[in-house]
Amino acid sequence: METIKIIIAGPRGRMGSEAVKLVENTEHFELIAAVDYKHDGMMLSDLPGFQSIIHSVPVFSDIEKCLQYVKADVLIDLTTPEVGMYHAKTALEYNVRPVVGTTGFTKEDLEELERICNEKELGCIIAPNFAIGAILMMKFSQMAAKYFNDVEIIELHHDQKLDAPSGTAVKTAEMISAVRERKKQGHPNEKETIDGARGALYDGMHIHSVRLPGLIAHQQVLFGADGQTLTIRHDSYHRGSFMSGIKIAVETVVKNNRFVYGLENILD
Ligand SMILES: NC(=O)C1=CN([C@@H]2O[C@H](COP(=O)(O)OP(=O)(O)OC[C@H]3O[C@@H](n4cnc5c(N)ncnc54)[C@H](O)[C@@H]3O)[C@@H](O)[C@H]2O)C=CC1
Ligand SMILES: O=C(O)C1=N[C@H](C(=O)O)C[C@H](O)C1
Repeated sequence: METIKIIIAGPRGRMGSEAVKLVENTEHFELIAAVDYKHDGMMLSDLPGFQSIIHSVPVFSDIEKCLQYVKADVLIDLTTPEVGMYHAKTALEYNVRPVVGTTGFTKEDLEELERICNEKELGCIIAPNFAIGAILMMKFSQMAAKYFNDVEIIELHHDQKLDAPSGTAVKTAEMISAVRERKKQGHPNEKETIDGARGALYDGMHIHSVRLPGLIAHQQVLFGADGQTLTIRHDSYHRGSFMSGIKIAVETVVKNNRFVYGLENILD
């Protein structure tokens, strides 16, 4: 297998630091640079937590400078939505394929990236969740939604998460919405006595976001019908759960010339 040359943006983050380990430990992956808003000009092995990495690489604060300096195949972005969007667009400009785990992109952001990918005929994968179990949870929920059109999504995350609802909850709602018979749920006259009590509303479905220390990433999708409920739940207990999905995405994006939103679209 040919070596895939990779840049990681956000290497010091909770996800980015796991991704550095993944790349280091995968024979046909090679980390060639890191993008961090701090530490420009340093080597990754000079930063706390990275002293033991085998192959040290330069750190850049500016993605464009990084892309001019190194010849990469893939950019893995695990940062914040605004930064991730800028990184993905800049990578595509330099013919580098983005694998983006960052969540919080708008519909317009996704449309813009798709348009650039089509123009450039370059692959790009945006994956709101890299955990295979979470992908199955979304697919099972989509299957269930054909038979149950009353559904509520509860996502639960650590309290350092910036975006709400989670990217996974939004993707789940979109997938359900594609097959679910249109319905505005709950009593037609229901009224919130405290704002937000019924959660966010997506196409008639409610999404509830829980943030607590101790949690990592969890979601349950609850379906209800006469005399029965069905609960589909996924739990990520540590961030290693996302790494096999990142590996698949990197291996796939180098062979792809299209825009992909959601890992379910590349898994057999
Ligand atoms: N797709 C998936 O399976 C998963 C996605 N995520 C998403 O990944 C993103 C990162 O999550 P965490 O690692 O938990 O967050 P984090 O806050 O631990 O890490 C974000 C990192 O981005 C870096 N950063 C910020 N601005 C930057 C810039 N201009 N250039 C380079 N780096 C910059 C920060 O220094 C920080 O280290 C979030 O959007 C989160 O929702 C998180 C877990 C799984
Ligand atoms: O921020 C996180 O932690 C996670 N973010 C992603 C999301 O928004 O769905 C994926 C996973 O839930 C963890």
